[in-house]
Amino acid sequence: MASRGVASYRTEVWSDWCPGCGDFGILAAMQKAFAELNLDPAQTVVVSGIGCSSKTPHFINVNGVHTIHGRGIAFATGIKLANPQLKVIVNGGDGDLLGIGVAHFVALGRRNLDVTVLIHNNKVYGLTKGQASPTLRRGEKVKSLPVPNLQDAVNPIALAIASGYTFVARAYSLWVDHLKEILKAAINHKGSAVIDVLQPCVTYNDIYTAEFYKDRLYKLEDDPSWDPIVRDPSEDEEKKAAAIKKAEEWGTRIPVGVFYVNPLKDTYEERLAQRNPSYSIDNPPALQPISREDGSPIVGPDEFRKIFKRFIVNVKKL
Ligand SMILES: Cc1ncc(C[n+]2csc(CCOP(=O)(O)OP(=O)(O)O)c2C)c(N)n1
Ligand code: SF4
Ligand SMILES: [Mg+2]
Repeated sequence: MASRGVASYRTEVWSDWCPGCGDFGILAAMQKAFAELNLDPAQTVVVSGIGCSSKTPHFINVNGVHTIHGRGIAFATGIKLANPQLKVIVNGGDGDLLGIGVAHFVALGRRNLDVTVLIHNNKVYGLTKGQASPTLRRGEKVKSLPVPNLQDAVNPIALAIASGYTFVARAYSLWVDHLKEILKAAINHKGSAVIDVLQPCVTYNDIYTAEFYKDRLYKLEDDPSWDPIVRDPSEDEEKKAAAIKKAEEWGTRIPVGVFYVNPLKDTYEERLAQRNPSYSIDNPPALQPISREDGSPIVGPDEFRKIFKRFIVNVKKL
């Protein structure tokens, strides 16, 4: 398919987010990052689950799949494995990715598949009218809750590092250019990348507002001694520990920026290609023909029977 060019990364006229929603900033950062990276829209796929945040694929002019609640990463995994040459980006809410979809979130990190995940972290279930999400802290009462939250919050940065993600960052949806730069680095990173994006929900979250974040956020990169990059495997444990400790800071000062990067680990698709000679990153399953020019299938019934027989023999050996 011919490239439609970067000019097509424009906001569609229609979007049904509430005026002032932090999702707009995330969308703007994606549009700018895709354009600056000169991504081919035909080779880029934005995948989402369900939630206000998960409407993002409708508003950006690349390939998009709006899937089901908590399953964006599962679809993205299939897409990336079918064609590792695609750039695959997942958008999801904190409820979607860290509640119902948390098993897929952990699985992606364990695999280190080359996919970028953006968590729209507004600390509520926005689409379903403001219930507590897994990132709302114990004792907090946003306006839809009749009583304060009884559960402890999950820390997305600590969970991502423990799961095996090799690029872990936090950003703020209203700092569009800062998020854009982190997103560009995450997309260029080879391996599973996650950005926890703090995002005001102006309709249902009356605690984590733009006013709340205004004087608290600071950038990790402003501290010259902060170095999140693993340059030798022997540094890995220490860098992970430092990142998790930093991610616990949440009070009058809240850090944003890159917490941890390990460029040394191989990806799942590389491991798969090494083990299975029929799986090739250069000639992946999605690009292989399934029929001949006359329309007949490449694998006809006789060949299929032979393959199936071989499969059964191998299964019996297990
Ligand atoms: C399987 C399933 N369970 C529950 C729902 C209802 N539901 C839709 S969106 C949502 C939560 C949305 O919150 P979040 O993922 O944080 O996204 P946000 O709307 O805040 O961006 C829920 C529970 C659903 N659509 N499907
Ligand atoms: S409900 Fe909240 S998260 Fe959803 S569009 Fe409105 S402001 Fe954004
Ligand atoms: Mg949410």
